[in-house]
Amino acid sequence: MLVLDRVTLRFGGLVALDEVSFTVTPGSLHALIGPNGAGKSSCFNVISGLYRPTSGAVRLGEQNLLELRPHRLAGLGIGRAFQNTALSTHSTVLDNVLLGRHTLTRGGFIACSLRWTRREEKRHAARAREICDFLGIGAAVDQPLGSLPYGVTKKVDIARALAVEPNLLLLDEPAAGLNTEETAELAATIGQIRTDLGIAILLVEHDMDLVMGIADQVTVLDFGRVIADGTPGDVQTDPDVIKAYLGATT
Ligand SMILES: Nc1ncnc2c1ncn2[C@@H]1O[C@H](COP(=O)(O)OP(=O)(O)OP(=O)(O)O)[C@@H](O)[C@H]1O
Repeated sequence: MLVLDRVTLRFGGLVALDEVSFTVTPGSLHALIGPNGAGKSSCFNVISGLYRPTSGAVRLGEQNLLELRPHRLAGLGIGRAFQNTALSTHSTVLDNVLLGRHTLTRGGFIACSLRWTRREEKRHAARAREICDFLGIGAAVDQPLGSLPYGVTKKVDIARALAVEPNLLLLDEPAAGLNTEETAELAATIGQIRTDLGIAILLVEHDMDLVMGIADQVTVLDFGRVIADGTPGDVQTDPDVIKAYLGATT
């Protein structure tokens, strides 16, 4: 269970998050949505440990995440995929996914990238291939990442996050930059991760339509505050949500 408890984040005089509270229950697909500048990325960065909130708490089970350094999250069973993928374009898909495995086994790949035995290497590579197969990018595992379409690289980023064998997967606007067809495919894949792997997912997304078909629970932010929290059906008809989204497009 991931719990945000009255999280406030200020940048000078600007309040990016204002007493934000919500709970992601185990195994659920929880979407965090809101118009531009609502505070979604700020919230993702607080949970990932990149920003320290001004006040409030973030807990995973009994663990206070704010006491941990970001690279320790993998050890707690949290996988993260970022909006701007931090992947190596010269390396193959497999090598990129294996970086996630290194984080899992030794808490940081730089200190230990040479320390896997041959047998370990084989085992991790087999698991990385399995994850890629599951995400539908199995045919591309030996290709250099730079030669592949953007939609595939997005999935590689998710594969790398899954390679830490997480209980909770954090996805920051995974559909950003994808076309309609790629977005629909990605939405189906994300739904499948939740259903087939039983992993809880926090999906930070600008596009309301993407999350409505797949999310169990939706939290809506506007100007740093939670304006609605409920099932997709609930929030879709909420007058404050409609106003926030309409206001953003006019
Ligand atoms: N590092 C920062 N320094 C100062 N202000 C920031 C910083 N990061 C975000 N903000 C501000 O905090 C507010 C929330 O921004 P945030 O990026 O979290 O929103 P968002 O919902 O993710 O928006 P988008 O959908 O456009 O990515 C905005 O007013 C933004 O300008």
